[in-house]
Formats: sequence, C-alpha cells, structure tokens
Amino acid sequence: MRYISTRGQAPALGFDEVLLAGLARDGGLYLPESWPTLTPDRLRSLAGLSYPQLAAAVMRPFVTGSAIEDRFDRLVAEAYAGFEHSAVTPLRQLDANDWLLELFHGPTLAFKDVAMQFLGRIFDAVLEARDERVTILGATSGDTGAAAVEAFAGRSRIDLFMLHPEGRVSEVQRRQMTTVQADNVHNLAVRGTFDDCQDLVKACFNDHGFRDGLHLSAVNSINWARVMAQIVYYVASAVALGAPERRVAFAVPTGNFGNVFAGHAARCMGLPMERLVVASNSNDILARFFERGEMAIESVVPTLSPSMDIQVSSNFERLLFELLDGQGAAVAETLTSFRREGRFALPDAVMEQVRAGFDGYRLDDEGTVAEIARCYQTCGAVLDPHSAVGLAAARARRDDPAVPMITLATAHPAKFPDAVERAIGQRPALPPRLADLHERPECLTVVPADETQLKAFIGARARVQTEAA
Ligand SMILES: Cc1ncc(COP(=O)(O)O)c(C=O)c1O
Ligand SMILES: N[C@@H](CCOP(=O)(O)O)C(=O)O
Repeated sequence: MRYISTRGQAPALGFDEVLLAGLARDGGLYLPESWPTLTPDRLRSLAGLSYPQLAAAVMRPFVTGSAIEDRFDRLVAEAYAGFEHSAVTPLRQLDANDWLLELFHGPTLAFKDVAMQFLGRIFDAVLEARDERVTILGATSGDTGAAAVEAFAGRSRIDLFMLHPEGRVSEVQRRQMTTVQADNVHNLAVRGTFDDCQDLVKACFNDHGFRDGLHLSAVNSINWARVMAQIVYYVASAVALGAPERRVAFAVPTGNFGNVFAGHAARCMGLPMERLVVASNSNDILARFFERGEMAIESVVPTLSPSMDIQVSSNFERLLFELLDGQGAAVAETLTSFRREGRFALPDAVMEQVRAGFDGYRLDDEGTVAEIARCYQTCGAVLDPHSAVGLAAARARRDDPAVPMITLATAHPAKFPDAVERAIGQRPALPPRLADLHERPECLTVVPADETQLKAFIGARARVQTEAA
C-alpha cells in the first residue's frame, strides 16, 4: 500500500516510511492512495472473530509491503493481550437501540490505548528491522500523552518528548504521564494551550534540518497508523450489531478529529453507516462549521472535558483533502489562509456533501454534568465527561430510531473524578493497579511556548543526535 500527502508535494511512501515520518515533508498528512474494500462478504466473514483477529484482518491491506508483514498478526495479538476486558472494546446496551462502545479498558483508561498499544509494538519492530532509532515528539491534551508514555517507556530505540498544556489536563491524566520513571520519556508542561503544543510540534517537523537530525517521528493522530488502528473498533462494533445487513450510526466526542476520521475511513472502506455525529464541548469550532459552513477559530476555553479543548483539529485536513477532490495545492492554500486569517469557508455544494455524512453538536459543562447524572439515573452507567458529550449528541441528533446508535465512550470516569462527583455525588475509583497514583513522584519540566527553547531542550537530550555527533 502507498500513501500520499494531503498537500500533494511530498513523495508517496510505503507503510513503514509513513509510520516513521508521522507528518509528510510538505506539512501534509498521509492518506492511503486508495481505500481497501470491506465488501459485504468480507464484513460477514468478520462476525465471530476475536478483536485481535478482526483487527489484523481489517488492517492487513494497509501494511502490505511492510517489513513487519510476516509478524503482523502476532504484533496485533500482543497489543491487545493486556486489555482488561476480553472483548477489548465491548458494547454496553443503554436502551433499546442505544449502545456505548467502551474504549477505555486499556492500561491508561482511554481510547488512545487501542491504537497506542499497537503503535508501541510496530514502531519497535519496524525500527529493529531497519536498525534505526527515532525521537518521537507529541502534543497532548491529556490522554494521548498518557497512552504514549505507557506504550513507549523503556523502548531502547525511541526517545519520547510529550508536550501538554500546563494546568489544562486533569490531575489523573498528568500523573499518568509524569509518574512513569523511564530515561527515554520527557514530559514538558507548556505555558499555553493544547493548540500551542500542537503548533510547536508541527513547527519542529517543518524545520527539516531539526527533523532529519533527530529522526523526528509522531504518535499523534497526524500519524496515519493511529487512525488505521482506530478504524477497527468501528468495524468491530458495527459487525457485532449486524453489519453489513444493518446500518449503524456513531456519535463521537471530538477534538482533533482523529477518532471521527477513523469512522469516516471505515465508511469509505464500505462499512454501511448512517451519519457520524461530531460531538464538541464549548470549544465548538466543528459544531459551528457543520451549521454555518465556516471554520472560525475562537479562543480555547477550559472545560470539564479537557481532552477536547481544541480549536484547530489537525485531522480535519484529511477530510478537506477529500472535499477538495484530492487537490493538495488547494488544501495547502485553504489551511495557510486559515492560520493567517483565523477562518475559511466552504461552498454550499461542498457543505451539502459534508452534511450528508456528518452532523455536529455542542454541549457546555452544565449540560455535561446533567448528562452524566441522567445516564447514571436511567441506566446505572457512570460516564466520563467526554463520553457524556458524545451521548447527549447521540440523543439530540438521532434520525431513525430503528438504526442502532453507538456512542464512543472515550475515557474511564475515574480519569475525571471531580466532574463525575459533581454530577452523581460519587468519586469513581481508579483500578487497584493505579490506586497509589497520587503518591507517586512526578517528573516534568515547565517550558514556555517557544520553538527555539523547545528545540534546544530536545536537542540536548535526544539520543539520536548524541549518537550521531
Ligand atoms: C477522552 C477523549 N475523548 C475525546 C477525544 C477527542 O478525540 P479526537 O482528538 O480524536 O477527536 C480525546 C482526545 O483525543 C480524548 O482524550
Ligand atoms: N485529545 C488528545 C489530543 C491529541 O489528539 P491526537 O488523537 O491527535 O493524539 C489528547 O488526549 O491528547
């Protein structure tokens, strides 16, 4: 399988190169040249498979030509062996045709583990096959960082530098990153927002000298492999509820648009799907976009669902590439002017196409607390605030009650105990293996949102450079 950049100026690459590159050299994001097809017969053949078997079957066409193709099934099986639920991503029924897809049974209690546990293993295997080393640079609003630290700590060919916005992640999220003691893990608390962190990451990648010197790589959803691994649970849940004979709909708590883009990718591959509902908190740039056809940046406001406190959704670029008929130059121009002007609009005809596939919804903190309480009272399920935003969106935007509506539960409630306690008067407990999280010593460095200082910090510590010098 070959991959092309959304900005049209970088060379097409194979899977291993895309995995290690993260961001394309023209600043774009990689997409497969064509979508592998999930025909109705193929979908039927997935029924009854275990999650790792289904994951390997869905992802295999994306890795053809990879150095790890022959070990792929084993790596996938290992990735999911440590999940605390044997179904890996179980479906929980909330009402006649309402389902919660629980994506938080991995080691750090968020959906990021589903892809990141897999990424840790394939990075290692590809680097070993090529006898190479990388420096991973990432930005997190809480969960990607925790999942990456867990997946990459102690891996000898990898140094991980993870940027989070200081004071804007939950205490559990921060501690999950900062209490892991490993020489190859560096946590940086940036004085700024998640968008500042993400901009710093992209700036480092776009400095080709810095990027090449350190063999920079990415584990945010700008990396195609993250999205690829997230496609699997859309397919698994739809097949469990009757695909291809029955269509399903999804509601997705959204920030960087990576998770919902994975759902869209599953649809492009042939999964029969009603609309994807994009659920936002008060940082509602996407909800406003679906309403008005204009993407307009406003300042980030802190909310009870901090992982979605994002204005610039990096993966929207992949959808834009499709909407602009694969014209990389038009994508680059639109996004450059977006960053300059803080807005861009799409023509009505394009918005019609967008609205046929997506719908948006926004929920503020008050509504989030009310939704956690409502769900607890009506079904006994304790939701985290991100999943609550998703569930409210599912109810509000449901078209046809006969179509199963699946809400993605993206985090365990114990990651956000303050919000949950406010809603239901109880603090959800962390699993026993994390019970002493609040007593463990933390290790992090506070830095300004400054590209030069960040590069100096990384340059002084990354082992790739030390060895090359
Ligand atoms: C718990 C949780 N829910 C939802 C999201 C939003 O997902 P995405 O950024 O893929 O849109 C995130 C962050 O990614 C998250 O950590
Ligand atoms: N909400 C995310 C933000 C980064 O998203 P990613 O999917 O692009 O890694 C987080 O939890 O860090």
